[in-house]
Amino acid sequence: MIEMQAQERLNNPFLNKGTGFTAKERQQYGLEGLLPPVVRTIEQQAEEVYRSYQNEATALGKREFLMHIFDTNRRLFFYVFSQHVAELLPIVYDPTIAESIKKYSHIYQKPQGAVFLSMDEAPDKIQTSLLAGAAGRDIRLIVVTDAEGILGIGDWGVQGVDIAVGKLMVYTAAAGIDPTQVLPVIIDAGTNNQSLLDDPLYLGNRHPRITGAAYDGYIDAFVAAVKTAFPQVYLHWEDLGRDHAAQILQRYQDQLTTFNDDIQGTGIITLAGVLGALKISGQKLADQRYIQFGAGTAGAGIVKRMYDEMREQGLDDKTAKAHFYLVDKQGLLFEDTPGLTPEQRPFARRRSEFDQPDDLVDLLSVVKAVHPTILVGTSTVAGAFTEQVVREMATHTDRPIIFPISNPTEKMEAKAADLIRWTNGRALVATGIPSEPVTYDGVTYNIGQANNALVYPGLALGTIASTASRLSDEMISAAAHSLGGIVDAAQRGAAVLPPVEKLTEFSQAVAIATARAAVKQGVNMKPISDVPAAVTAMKWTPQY
Ligand SMILES: NC(=O)c1ccc[n+]([C@@H]2O[C@H](COP(=O)([O-])OP(=O)(O)OC[C@H]3O[C@@H](n4cnc5c(N)ncnc54)[C@H](O)[C@@H]3O)[C@@H](O)[C@H]2O)c1
Ligand SMILES: O=C(O)C[C@H](O)C(=O)O
Ligand SMILES: [Mn+2]
Repeated sequence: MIEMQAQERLNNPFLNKGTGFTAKERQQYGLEGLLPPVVRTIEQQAEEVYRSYQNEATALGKREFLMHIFDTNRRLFFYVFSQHVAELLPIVYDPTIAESIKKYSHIYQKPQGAVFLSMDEAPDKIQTSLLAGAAGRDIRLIVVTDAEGILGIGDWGVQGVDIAVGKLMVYTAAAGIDPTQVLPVIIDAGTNNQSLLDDPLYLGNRHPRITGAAYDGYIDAFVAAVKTAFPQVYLHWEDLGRDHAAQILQRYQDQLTTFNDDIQGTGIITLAGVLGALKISGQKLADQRYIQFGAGTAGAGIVKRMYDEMREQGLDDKTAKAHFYLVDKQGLLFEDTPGLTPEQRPFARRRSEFDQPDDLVDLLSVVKAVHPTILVGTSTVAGAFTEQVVREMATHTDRPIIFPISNPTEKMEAKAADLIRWTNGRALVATGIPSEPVTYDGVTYNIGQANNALVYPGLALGTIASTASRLSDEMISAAAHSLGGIVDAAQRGAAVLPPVEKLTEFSQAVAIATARAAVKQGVNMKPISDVPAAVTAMKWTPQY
C-alpha cells in the first residue's frame, strides 16, 4: 500500500518534487528506491530544465518540453517560468500557444488539469465534473472558453482548451495566483471548423456548434454549477464568439465576480497604452480622434473603456462619443449600416457628418476623412495598416498612436518596425505579441506589448485579495491607470507600456490599485485594513 501512495505523490504535479525530495522526505513518504540517489535543490533543477529547454530547436518543441514539466512538477515549472518570464511568455503563451491549439489533437498527451464539459452531455453532469477536476482544492479562479474565437485564428473546438490552461499559467507567473486554486475549463459546444470536423484524429464533439437557447441554457447551468461548487470564485471568460462574449458578461456580471478578458482586459491594457503614449506626446485624451479598426469583441470593449475614461474626465455623453469612429467589415459604421452589434450601435456615425459617406468603405478613405490621432487594430486582418494608410495618418498628426494588436503574429495589422519607418520615428506603437526594439535614425524605440496578459493577472489578484463580490468599472479603471503611469516619458524611444521583464512587479501594482478601488467602493466582503498586506498575503511563490 505504501508504494502505491508513494507513486501517487510522484505522479501528482502539485506534490511532486522529483529529485528535489530530501533524504528525510524520501524516507517519510516511502520514496526510497523510487528516485535516483542524488538530491537536487529547486535552483539546480531549474537550471537543468532551462538548459534542456534551450536545446529544443523549435518554439513548439520548447513549449512541449515545458508543458511536460508543468504536468509532472508544477512548482518547478513556475520557478522556471517566473525566472525567465519575458523569454518564456511567447513560448508558453501567445504566439506559440496558437500553434499548439491548431495541432492539439495530433500532439495530445495529457488533459493538463482541465475540465472538459461536453454540451452533448446533460447539464446536471457539470457540477460533478467541476468537483472532480478540483479534487478537493479550494478553487478561486476559473478560466473558461468555448473556443469559438481563439485569438484571431477562429474556431478551434475542444482544442482551444490550451488557451484556458495558458492564461492560468500567466496568472501564476505574473501575479503569484496559487496554482492549486485555479481550474481551466473548456465548454465543447461543437465546432464550425470544417478542417476539425474532417480530421479523424479530432478529439472534440464532431458536429457544428450548438447555438441559441440550448447554448444559453447550458451557460446558465454552468454558471449556476460554478457558483454552487466554488462560491468565492472569480470567473474569467476567454475567446468566446462575438455573438456571445458581451451578452454573457452582461448577463452574469451582477451575479458573481466575473471578467471577460477580451472585452475588459483588452480595454484596460489599450487604455493604459494610450495613456502612456499621451504622457510621451504631452497630449490630452479629450483632444484625440480615434479609429477602431475591427469593432468586434475586443474592439468594442476597447472603445467602451476609452469612452468611459472620457466620461470620467468630465466629458458629456455626446461629446465623448464624437471622438470615436468604428470601422468593421462594412467600412465606417453608420447608424443605418446593416448588422450592427449592440456594442457598435452607440458609436455609429451619421452619414450627414460627411461629404461623401458612401465612399467610407475602406480604412484609407476613413483615415483621409477623419484624420485620426489614434488607430487601434483588432480586425485579424494582417497588414491592414498599409504604408499608405499610415503615411496618410502621419500627415495630419505629429505623434500618431498606432496599435496593431491582433494576434497571433500572422494576424497583426502592421509590424512595429514598418510603423516606425513609415512615420520617421514619430509613431507611438504597441503590438499584441512581443516586438523587438526598433532602431531608426540612431534612436532605439522600445515597443510596448498591448496584451491583456499584462493586466488580467494583477486585476484578479487584487480582486481576490480584496474579497470583492463584484468586478466593478471603478476597479477596472484603477487597473488601467496604475499601468499607464509607469512609463518613463523622458527617455527617447520609450515604450508606451512597461516592459514584460517587470511583469511581476507591475502586476503587484495593478493588484494593489484594483484592491484599493474595491475597498474604496465598499464591494469587499471582509474588512481590509492594509491593502498591500492583503495582496502580499494572497501571493504564492514556487518553492519546496
Ligand atoms: N492584444 C490583446 O490583448 C488582444 C485581446 C483580445 C483580442 N485581440 C485580438 O483582436 C483580434 C480580434 O479579436 P476579437 O475577440 O475582437 O474577435 P471578433 O471576431 O469578436 O472581432 C473581430 C472583428 O473584426 C472584424 N473584421 C473582420 N474582417 C475585417 C475587415 N476586413 N475589416 C474590418 N474589420 C474586420 C469582424 O467583423 C469583427 O467585428 C484577434 O486577432 C485577437 O487576437 C488582441
Ligand atoms: O491571448 C492573447 O494573446 C490576447 C488576447 O486574449 C487575444 O485573444 O488575442
Ligand atoms: Mn483572448
